[in-house]
Amino acid sequence: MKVALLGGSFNPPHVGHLLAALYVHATQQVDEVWLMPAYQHPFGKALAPFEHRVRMCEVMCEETSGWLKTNSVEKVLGEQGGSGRTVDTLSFLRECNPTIRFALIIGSDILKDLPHWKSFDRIERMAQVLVLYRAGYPAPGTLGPPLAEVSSTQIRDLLARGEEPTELVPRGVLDYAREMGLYGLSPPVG
Ligand SMILES: Nc1ncnc2c1ncn2[C@@H]1O[C@H](COP(=O)(O)OP(=O)(O)OP(=O)(O)O)[C@@H](O)[C@H]1O
Ligand SMILES: O=C(O)c1ccc[n+]([C@@H]2O[C@H](COP(=O)([O-])O)[C@@H](O)[C@H]2O)c1
Repeated sequence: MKVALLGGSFNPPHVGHLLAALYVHATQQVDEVWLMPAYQHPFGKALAPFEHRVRMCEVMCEETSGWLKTNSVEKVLGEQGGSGRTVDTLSFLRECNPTIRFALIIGSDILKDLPHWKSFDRIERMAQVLVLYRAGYPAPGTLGPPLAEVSSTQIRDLLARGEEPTELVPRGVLDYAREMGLYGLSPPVG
């Protein structure tokens, strides 16, 4: 079995993540895609509570026939003192799942950060790295057409202005965020 990992903040998950996962599942030799929410971001990005981001990812996975899954491994490693580095997550996943071959999905916006990642060369030895063309971030060697121009930052900004990004976030995810009062949303009354 081959699994493509899509690590991220997912703060919140959006249609760009969903389309990225779908694109890889539809065009690459990949049986499953696993969303891997960061427990602590290696670069210290502020994040909504882990359990809420996991739940929103799980809700987004319900949009598929079962090939998209959410994996909480970064919490396990974070609680053992890990710093959320992908090379450590990947090594651990390979140890726990010796029969699975892993690929790693990243959007082309990440390319500029790779020199600051821990041991990216080791990641490349352990997994096929699939760099998707994120709209607005053209780069040589990316896979496929530009994907959705949407980001979690844009969604948080819209929500902060009182606008509901119904076209950018799966319906179930937005409902969950509203119910939990995340990102300044008001829970339904009654
Ligand atoms: N619209 C998109 N198209 C292609 N790849 C994407 C898209 N949105 C996110 N990704 C990729 O998904 C992974 C996780 O992204 P992340 O959860 O940080 O979302 P984000 O929208 O970039 O968040 P933020 O705006 O908070 O930085 C990264 O590899 C990122 O490049
Ligand atoms: O391994 C690293 O050094 C490293 C540094 C920065 C980010 N990452 C991972 O890259 C993924 C996407 O991060 P981001 O910033 O787009 O949310 C997420 O899984 C992070 O844990 C990994």
